[in-house]
Amino acid sequence: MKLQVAMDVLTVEAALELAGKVAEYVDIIELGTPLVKNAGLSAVTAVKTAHPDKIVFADMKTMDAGELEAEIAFAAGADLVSVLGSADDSTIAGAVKAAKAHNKGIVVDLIGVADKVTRAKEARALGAKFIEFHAGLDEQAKPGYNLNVLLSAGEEARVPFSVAGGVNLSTIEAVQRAGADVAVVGGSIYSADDPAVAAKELKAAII
Ligand SMILES: O=C(CO)[C@H](O)[C@H](O)COP(=O)(O)O
Repeated sequence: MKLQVAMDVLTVEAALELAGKVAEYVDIIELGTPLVKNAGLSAVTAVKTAHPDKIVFADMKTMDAGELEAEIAFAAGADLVSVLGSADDSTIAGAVKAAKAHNKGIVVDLIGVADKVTRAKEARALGAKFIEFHAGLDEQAKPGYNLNVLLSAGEEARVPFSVAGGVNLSTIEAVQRAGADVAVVGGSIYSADDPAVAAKELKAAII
């Protein structure tokens, strides 16, 4: 299982600083949606230039204009770009077309999708490289939030998948047991007292 750090910071400087601390322990470096919105796609270029050996994920969360939005992110240096599972099939297909042109990949993010198992299979058939079973920051803050719901859905869908939703040191083993290909970790790394130590411990917990 790969480890993906989600950098939900707001500036290129903060992203480069965080990536510099954790890169040796992670496989995928994600530029979070707030970062891409605040700093623009030049942030993707800066991180890919600093870490050319890492898989760089632009969390575009594209909802429309799939081919165009994926194209500009790949052109900026992204290796993976996210499209929302709630988007129209044509949006996902357009993004996949751009990915194929660049020999890169699209990740379909199931945030907010009610029937995640069905949509995961559909998105995979449309050409997504893998599917992100995701509960966003707002959903995580709601009472009763339970990561296990995501893990069960991921297991059931039988597609290549990642899991994002407050994954931490105490849950990463369960993510792996569920068969995830990628564990996505944001807050548990970037909010840690020492992000490098947090990333190192998470990596060590992966068998
Ligand atoms: O995409 C996101 C929010 O929409 C986050 O980056 C993702 O949820 C991972 O962060 P955390 O581990 O803090 O949940």
